[in-house]
Amino acid sequence: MSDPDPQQSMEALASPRVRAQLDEDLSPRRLALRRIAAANRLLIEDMVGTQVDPGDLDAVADELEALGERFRHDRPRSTYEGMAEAAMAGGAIEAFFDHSPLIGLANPLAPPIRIEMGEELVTGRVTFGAVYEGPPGCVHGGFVAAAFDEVLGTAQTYSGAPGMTARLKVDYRSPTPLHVPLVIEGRFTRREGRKIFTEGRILDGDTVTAEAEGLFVTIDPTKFRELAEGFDRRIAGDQADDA
Ligand SMILES: CCCCCCCCCC(=O)SCCNC(=O)CCNC(=O)[C@H](O)C(C)(C)COP(=O)(O)OP(=O)(O)OC[C@H]1O[C@@H](n2cnc3c(N)ncnc32)[C@H](O)[C@@H]1OP(=O)(O)O
Repeated sequence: MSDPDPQQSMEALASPRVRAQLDEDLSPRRLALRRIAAANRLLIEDMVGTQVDPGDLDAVADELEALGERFRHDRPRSTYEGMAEAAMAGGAIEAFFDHSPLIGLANPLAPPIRIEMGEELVTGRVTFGAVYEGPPGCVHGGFVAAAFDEVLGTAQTYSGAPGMTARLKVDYRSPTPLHVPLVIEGRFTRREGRKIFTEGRILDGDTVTAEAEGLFVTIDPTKFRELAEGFDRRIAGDQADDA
């Protein structure tokens, strides 16, 4: 594999994450999906520990089930559907990051983490709400790891030849609080052949709550296409089984 120009790869693979979070040049559909996700995110957050009268809860469930009917799919879907066509037509690749479970503004599961990219440092800013609670008042360790995967996954793009997460080591130093603005830092440290080494930390003010080391392995970009095609085949198989 020849060494790509790092700056070009940054532009092609990293900055879409940052651009995806800007509010510029959004189609009406993307704007509406972001509004829906924001409303959904707030609803899920407010539902935790709700004070709604127990006698009203069934009525609320009825309303939600009726709303859910409007979004029902006839089959499982991938947020990457149509990606190849959009890319070939010069479409905006950043639209796909709208659906990321960590940074996606159109994904209600995403906290979301806001990504900034400096010369050498990736900074993620996030406030985890009650839905991410593990220990009382603190972020579940699995979500701490997921946040590192996203931020270190962005930092590895500084290598110029990004890939997939092969290994993620997390040291939980002190409980990571909910409802507090946190800073997640990620750095690319070195590259050895296809192996890309990164490290990061989570800060609550001056307190380091967690540290991580991530190993990424450069992959051929066609691997993403193979993954998408494998998904399509699986779904087609499931549909044939249902028929
Ligand atoms: C366009 C939008 C894209 C958005 C993408 C967002 C991604 C966000 C980040 C993720 O969440 S990725 C999802 C989680 N990761 C995975 O699902 C990856 C699953 N694993 C794999 O697919 C393969 O194992 C992998 C591509 C990582 C590596 O397989 P390969 O067959 O390409 O490599 P190989 O096994 O030959 O290993 C290459 C080198 O890495 C080393 N290596 C691989 N896995 C390792 C490991 N786990 N620990 C330590 N070293 C490891 C391996 O020893 C070897 O070292 P050497 O070159 O020194 O011989």
